[in-house]
Amino acid sequence: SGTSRPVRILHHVQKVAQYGDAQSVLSAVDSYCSKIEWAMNVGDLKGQILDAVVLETRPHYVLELGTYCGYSTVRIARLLPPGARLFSIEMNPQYAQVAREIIQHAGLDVDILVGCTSDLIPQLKKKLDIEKFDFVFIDHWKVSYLRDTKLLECDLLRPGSVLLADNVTCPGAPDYLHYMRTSPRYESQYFPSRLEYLSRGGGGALPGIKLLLNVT
Ligand SMILES: COCc1ccccc1-c1cc(O)c2[nH]cnc(=O)c2c1
Ligand SMILES: [Mg+2]
Repeated sequence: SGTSRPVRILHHVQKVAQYGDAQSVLSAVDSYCSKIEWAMNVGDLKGQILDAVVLETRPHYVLELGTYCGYSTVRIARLLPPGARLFSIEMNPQYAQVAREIIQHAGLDVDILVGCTSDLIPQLKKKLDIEKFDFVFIDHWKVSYLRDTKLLECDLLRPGSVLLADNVTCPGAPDYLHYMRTSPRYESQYFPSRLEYLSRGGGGALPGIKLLLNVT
């Protein structure tokens, strides 16, 4: 197929979702990825956990590491009050472009920064006139979770800042999990869930990955 999976998701959203309606964009992505082809969006099950944490935190400045198609970006932005700012970092330019169009279709305003988190995080303070992030959603390369968290600790977090990370057990970020569970700087909470788009009937299989599900 000539198009990429993110582009196929974008085309589906543009075809079936109501312009300016964030919920219809989320539903379009979820139905496509549960019925047609799996994709690594946080999905609706884990998305409900994300929603609850955002609503409880009521953040003004939000950072997302790993935009992909912008599904979780839309999920977060739709719950923020006017005036709040959401920045999302994506290193793959094709993903970033798809995300911009999906976020635009949802009628939301987000700053997508294209580049590697380890390069961009140290520049954020200078680049954006913001003090600290109130909420960070971590959903990019599992091997980068801990390194990037330590970069954030330099001067972008404050007492009470909330970090929420996807996939800490599947595929897994064991060094990050251990650090958050043992560091005196953090109170950690684990939300057991299931990998996105698995509890479905028919539909395509995971992208060439034989998955041994350790459902907790
Ligand atoms: C490309 O692997 C896809 C896959 C295959 C099997 C199990 C998990 C995942 C997976 C699930 C996710 O939510 C993810 N979120 C962000 N960056 C990821 O690389 C990622 C990977
Ligand atoms: Mg994920």
